[in-house]
Amino acid sequence: MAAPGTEEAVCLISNVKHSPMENDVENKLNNHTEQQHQQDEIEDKEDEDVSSSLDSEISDALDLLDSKEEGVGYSFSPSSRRPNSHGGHRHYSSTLQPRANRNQKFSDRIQASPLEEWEGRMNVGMSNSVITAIRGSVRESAIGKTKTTDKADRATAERAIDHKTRMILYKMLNKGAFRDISGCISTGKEANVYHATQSQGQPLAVKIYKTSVLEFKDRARFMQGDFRFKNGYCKHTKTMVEIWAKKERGNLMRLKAAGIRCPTPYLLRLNVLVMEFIGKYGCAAPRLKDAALSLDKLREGYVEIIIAMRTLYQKCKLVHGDLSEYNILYYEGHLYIIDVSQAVEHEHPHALDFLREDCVHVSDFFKKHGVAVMTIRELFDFIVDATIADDAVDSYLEEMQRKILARGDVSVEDEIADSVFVQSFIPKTLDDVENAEEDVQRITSWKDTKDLYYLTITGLKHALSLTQSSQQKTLLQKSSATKDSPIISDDKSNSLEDDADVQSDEEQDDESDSEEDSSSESETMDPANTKAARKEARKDNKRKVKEEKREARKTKVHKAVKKRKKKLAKARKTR
Ligand SMILES: Nc1ncnc2c1ncn2[C@@H]1O[C@H](COP(=O)(O)OP(=O)(O)OP(=O)(O)O)[C@@H](O)[C@H]1O
Ligand SMILES: [Mg+2]
Repeated sequence: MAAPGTEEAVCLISNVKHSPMENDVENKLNNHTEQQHQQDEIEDKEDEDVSSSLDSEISDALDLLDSKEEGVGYSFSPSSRRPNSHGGHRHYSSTLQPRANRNQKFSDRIQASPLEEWEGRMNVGMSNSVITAIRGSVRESAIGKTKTTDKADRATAERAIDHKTRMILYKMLNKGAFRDISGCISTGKEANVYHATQSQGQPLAVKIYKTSVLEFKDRARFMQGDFRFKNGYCKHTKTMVEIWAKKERGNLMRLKAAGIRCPTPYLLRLNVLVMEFIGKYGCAAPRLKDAALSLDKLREGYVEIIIAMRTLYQKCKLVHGDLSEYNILYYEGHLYIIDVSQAVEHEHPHALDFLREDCVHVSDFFKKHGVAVMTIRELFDFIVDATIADDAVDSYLEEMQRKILARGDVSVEDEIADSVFVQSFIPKTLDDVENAEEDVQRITSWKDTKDLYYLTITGLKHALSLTQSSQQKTLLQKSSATKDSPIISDDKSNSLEDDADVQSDEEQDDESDSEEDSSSESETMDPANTKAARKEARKDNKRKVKEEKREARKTKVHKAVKKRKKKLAKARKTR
């Protein structure tokens, strides 16, 4: 039974065009989330029903068949009982019937039409493992081989098509969700994806999550900490898989609502997700990895995907968590994000780690193919910087492009800085900052703040650059009033980090040269600032000395040990 509201939700999503983000995206997102919650609740209930009892699934299917058979021989009413395998109408409580019999009865009934239908379709050229699995199962159960207690029945063909999944596929087929499944697109590590066709001929992608135990072992790290699973989640693999499929549907809806290119989800039943097929003439779009794009196309693709990553973070409040050339499809000149089942909310404790991994994978791919890319840190900052307005994204990227071209190949220092960044802890809120006071001191004295990774994500960078530019303005006003030369050069107002760079260079000069030699510095800096900087440099020096001493203490041999050694040496001599 299709979940009430599914069609409406899907209609709503499919109306969202791949246009640039509009202002009402947030509203749409909210509406979607609400709708999704309602729909989820309804489906939850239904899913619970189905998962708790395969019998109800079977009954549904039987009901469907019964209603189909109405015109053929006998009448059916909800209260009437179905003929059992011996024929004739019997009034019995289905719960009292032995399990094996019930299944066999069901199989006998369902076998009649669907098997013929499947066989018929296979004659027109269908041959794949799904069909084989379904056909095999139906045949076996029809001749009474299948028992519910049989391990083989519970096991999964290609680790995806287990008995329950087959039932779902039956149901979808009978309901007309698709006309046939005409091929396997992929047998991935967590799901198999099949090509299906709707009755009107439109192609569909059917993703069937594998229910095997081993594959989902590492899934927990994506679930733990996601508020959507705050009430806990069942570690039973099948339930996990169902949650996973549901998560993918929900995440795809969010992406769609925000205008990110991705498959539109159409229908979800337990571990089976029916969605838009990305591809043409039965051929799935190639993965970015296999697309063999020209350098120009790759450049376009890079910009497209990093904007999508930013939208995903800023609008959908999600981090993909497995974004790479393997989970991006190239179709009609654009990149489509797929496989979002593991995508996590911002709130997830590891969201930033996952985001950083995504940045590394995306950057590595494009860099390997000759695209001049941002550093990981720059890309990360671009994605998380909430202060960049939507209409300023293009100019931000143009500016970044100029910067990349100006610096040429990534320097060794940048590479080292990136690898340090990749391994560092990123505080997400100021509560997570370890030495807040020390950091504040560094920030207020305009020292090098490059290693303060949280400046952008917390919005501090922007706030500080505003404060600084207002300070500069007043200084400029003062200097023009006294008709002095400008105190701070124009390009210093660009960003806090640039300032920090300049400042730290000056500090280094300050340390290496004598104080009198800093005449060039005094030309470009306010004396008050210089004084503060020198004070800070001195403090820094003290800190360094202290640290060195601390290090030396670590390797220091204790007095008592020394004494003992001396004594021993003496004793050896006297012997
Ligand atoms: N909507 C779709 N339209 C066309 N092809 C699709 C669609 N969804 C998935 N595919 C194809 O199926 C493959 C696997 O899909 P997906 O990544 O979602 O599953 P997976 O189990 O994570 O697989 P993998 O382990 O290979 O990543 C994709 O690489 C892609 O080629
Ligand atoms: Mg994948």
